[in-house]
Amino acid sequence: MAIKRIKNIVSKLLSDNYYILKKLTFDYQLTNGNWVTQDREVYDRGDGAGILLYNTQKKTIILTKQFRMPTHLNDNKDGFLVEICAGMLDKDNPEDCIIRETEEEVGYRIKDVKKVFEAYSSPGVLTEKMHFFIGEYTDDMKVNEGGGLESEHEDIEVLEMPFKSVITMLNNGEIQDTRTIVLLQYAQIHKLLD
Ligand SMILES: Nc1nc2c(ncn2[C@@H]2O[C@H](COP(=O)(O)OP(=O)(O)O[C@H]3O[C@H](CO)[C@@H](O)[C@H](O)[C@@H]3O)[C@@H](O)[C@H]2O)c(=O)[nH]1
Ligand SMILES: [Mg+2]
Repeated sequence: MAIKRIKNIVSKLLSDNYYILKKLTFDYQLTNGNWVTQDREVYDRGDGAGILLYNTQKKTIILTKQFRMPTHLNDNKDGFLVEICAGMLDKDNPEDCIIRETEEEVGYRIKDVKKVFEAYSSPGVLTEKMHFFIGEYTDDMKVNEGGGLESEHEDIEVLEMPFKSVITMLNNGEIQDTRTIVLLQYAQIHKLLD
């Protein structure tokens, strides 16, 4: 059995304004055997799901472009980011979530998705685990223009682009969202659009 290296965990709520920010104070045993007390702030917004939507006939993929305030505060001048279609689980299972988000954000009603991996988004600060999918789309699956939920003031531009052009953007450093980079590289490694 693994030896427990944390004890005396105390959780203090710092904010529950929209999502939940806590400060965790706990005793941690260092590798050298000594115990120290550590503080870590942890932000809990639930888990998420994202998908790379690809069309094997047209050799295109669908991405989104939207304003992301945190990036605007850190180097991204206009604040707009090109990303995969993604959303928060909102109590759905990951598969239902990503099928719902695909219809809301980019306007395609897809049925078959394939889970390729799950991973922690930012393990030093977020509890969030992200569920990654790929899914094929065709033109006849289009049911609306996408754009996101008006009730939440989502304002999502839908980009359908040749896979090759997106890879050029990736190589030029124009794709700056980790989840998007990971799935584009998955598509390259597994030759989804060769
Ligand atoms: N009022 C308010 N609304 C918020 C806040 N944060 C988010 N929202 C609303 O909640 C919506 C969340 O939309 P989703 O599509 O479900 O999530 P997402 O923002 O695209 O999140 C995806 O990407 C994130 C990474 O940037 C992931 O963290 C997340 O898991 C998911 O994959 C936003 O459009 C916005 O309307 C907030 O602090 N206040
Ligand atoms: Mg989203």
